[in-house]
Amino acid sequence: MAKEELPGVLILDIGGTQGVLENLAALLKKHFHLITMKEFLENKEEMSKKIQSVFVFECRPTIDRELLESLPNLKVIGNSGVGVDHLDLKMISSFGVKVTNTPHAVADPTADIGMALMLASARRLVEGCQIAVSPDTKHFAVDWLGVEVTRATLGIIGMGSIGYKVAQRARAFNMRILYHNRNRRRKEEEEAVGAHYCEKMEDLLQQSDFVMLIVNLTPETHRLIGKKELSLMKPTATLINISRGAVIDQDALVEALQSKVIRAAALDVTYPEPLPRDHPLLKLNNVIITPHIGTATVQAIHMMAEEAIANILAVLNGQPIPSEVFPK
Ligand SMILES: O=CC(=O)O
Repeated sequence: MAKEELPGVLILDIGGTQGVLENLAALLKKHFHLITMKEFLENKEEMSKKIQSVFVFECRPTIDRELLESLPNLKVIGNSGVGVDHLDLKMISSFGVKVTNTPHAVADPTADIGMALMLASARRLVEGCQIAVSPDTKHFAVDWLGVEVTRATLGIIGMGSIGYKVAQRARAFNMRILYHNRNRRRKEEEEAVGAHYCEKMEDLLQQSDFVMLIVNLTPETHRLIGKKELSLMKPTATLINISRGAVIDQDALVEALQSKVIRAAALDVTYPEPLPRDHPLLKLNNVIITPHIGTATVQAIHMMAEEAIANILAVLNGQPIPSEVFPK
């Protein structure tokens, strides 16, 4: 089919390296007439009519009312990534536009990052790397001992598909697994990974050596972990966040880490991202921070794009939509 006859997809400016952009663009071009933001802005009148869908890469760009008003034929926003807290779902829905996400593609790589952060923080990997590259200092490993993940208790807050993948991995480390979730998992699912349900989050916080946050960011989970919750954790415990920064009260976390209310934190997400260079979290040696890389793998980028494309095509073809997200 000629490019002009394919449904138009607007790809927002996603930054990144040219190679990634080219790969994504090649995938999208198989199904769509791809219109970049630059092309759209240069020829708004003609392009705006063609655009039936917008492809959003992860949570970088947001979609505002002005953009929606300029796209009269828009039917769907295909978010590549699972979290949609950067999108105003109610406002988008008021334009009759659907939103979709990619829960399947993100689950394994994000669970891997959760495990990587837990292990790295437990064994003080970042400090170890820094010591290894500063050969003029004398260091003895006994001066900076880590803690073991094996047989420790892991508390998972948010047992969706990523949480469940974390539990599967943690089982291989003989971890005792607790979880807290809005809805309890089926008995067979709990048994398959040996996970115990904690109806009260407080119980999980008190018992866990590692607490991992894997909830969506919603008004209910905003600042879910604050001073009170941190004070319930063991002084030897580590907090890992692979959900969204705003799930934690960051000021309370800084205080808890400075005064050793908890042992350490390992964060793939913060607010803002990135943190300003003078942020107190960057000055603490009991924190490791990665720059929101839960899905930053060659495979995940590709799979997320394919999942997003399948969602968009389903909307445009009037077929059942694999992963639609609804405003609350
Ligand atoms: O943060 C990543 C995602 O929401 O998929």
